[in-house]
Amino acid sequence: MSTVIQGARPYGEGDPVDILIEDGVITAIGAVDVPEDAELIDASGQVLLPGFVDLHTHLREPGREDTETIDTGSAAAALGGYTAVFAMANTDPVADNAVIVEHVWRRGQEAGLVDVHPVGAVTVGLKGEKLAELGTMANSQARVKVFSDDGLCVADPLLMRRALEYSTALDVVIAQHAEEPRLTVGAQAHEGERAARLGYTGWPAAAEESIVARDCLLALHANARLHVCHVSTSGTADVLRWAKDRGTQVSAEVTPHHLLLTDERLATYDPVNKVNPPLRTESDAEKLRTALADGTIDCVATDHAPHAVQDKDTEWAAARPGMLGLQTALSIVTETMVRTGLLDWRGVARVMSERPAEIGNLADQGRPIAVGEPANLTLVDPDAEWTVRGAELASIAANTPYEGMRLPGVVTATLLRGRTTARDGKIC
Ligand SMILES: NC(=O)N[C@@H](CC(=O)O)C(=O)O
Ligand SMILES: [Zn+2]
Ligand SMILES: [Zn+2]
Repeated sequence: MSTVIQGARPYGEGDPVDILIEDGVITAIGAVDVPEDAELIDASGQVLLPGFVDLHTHLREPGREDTETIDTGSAAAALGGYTAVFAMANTDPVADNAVIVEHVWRRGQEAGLVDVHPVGAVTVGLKGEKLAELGTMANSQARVKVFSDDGLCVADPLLMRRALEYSTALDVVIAQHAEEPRLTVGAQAHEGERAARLGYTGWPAAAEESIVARDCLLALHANARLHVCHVSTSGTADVLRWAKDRGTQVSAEVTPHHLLLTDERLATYDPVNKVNPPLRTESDAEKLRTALADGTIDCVATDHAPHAVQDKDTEWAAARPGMLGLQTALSIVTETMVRTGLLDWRGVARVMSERPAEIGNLADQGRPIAVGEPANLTLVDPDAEWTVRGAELASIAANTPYEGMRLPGVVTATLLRGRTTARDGKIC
């Protein structure tokens, strides 16, 4: 089985080249002799990138298959340019044991569109009381490499410390949803002028920053790896800089929505804009962009969070937090980071593929586009634009905050180990 990508520019650099892929591996780059039976992909004017890796996806299977399944979420991922995703543990039942994580891993392989790496829960049932069996999940067939109670914070400092200590022996990473629960009781929106005017209980920046600071210190003393989920405030970026300068093994992600959207959206009263952590201010979004560009924040993660209509299209206080992200991530990054000159395409490869693959410890993802490397690849048309329609996305749920927006950057093809999984907006 062979494929030739014709006339693409790897990382958007240099002259267009042809890329020959045989048996899942890149075997030639340059002027390529096209094998007779090869699948041809015309890529003139397009940028070739390593396949994207999402450290933070909610696929809702098991438990809420009415909003997303591993099949539909995998399709959304492939269409969004992803070749690997990490599926969060806050399912029903919770992914806090080997049976569930092996099930999720196997279902992902059966779907065959993207590698679905289950995230294991840090605590039993996400209850924050007792550590889950991290070692059993790490050594299971699912080879769990990331643990998180995402949706909830591991708020107990002793439990968090123990989890970090165990993680060093297993060579895994603890990903924290940083939210001091006592500071966010009843919180509905970013604590500030806009929430105050609408009478929403505020979610203060310090609820995130205090946990990130605490966890950085715990990780430093335990010599453990910490990953901070969905960084949303300018102050968190400052804490991360401080911790990294002191040698803390901390990495962090920012979501596309926190790069683009702000609490100005509250004025719409539309709960499609409700998310945890909440949309912050313009100056927060601006700081997150520069922090992503300078490496203080390592990568982009979608926090793709599908929700049913009845859970989302209701009054603000009753609506669940979260928004779709897999199929719009590249476009939002193009809009906020590439069009603004903050990142070139090499930088996009770093924040959407290479760094997340390193953090998630995936040996075959985020690799250089070079002969002998696995063909996990994404083709992007940097000049094309598209209009987002929630109903047309591959997810079962349709809760996109970008409805009707015209966005730059179109994923034209995704290849997983040499096999085309998505092409021209369709699953293969
Ligand atoms: N981000 C959200 O607002 N919601 C996530 C949970 C989470 O990421 O904290 C969800 O599972 O729906
Ligand atoms: Zn979270
Ligand atoms: Zn999440």
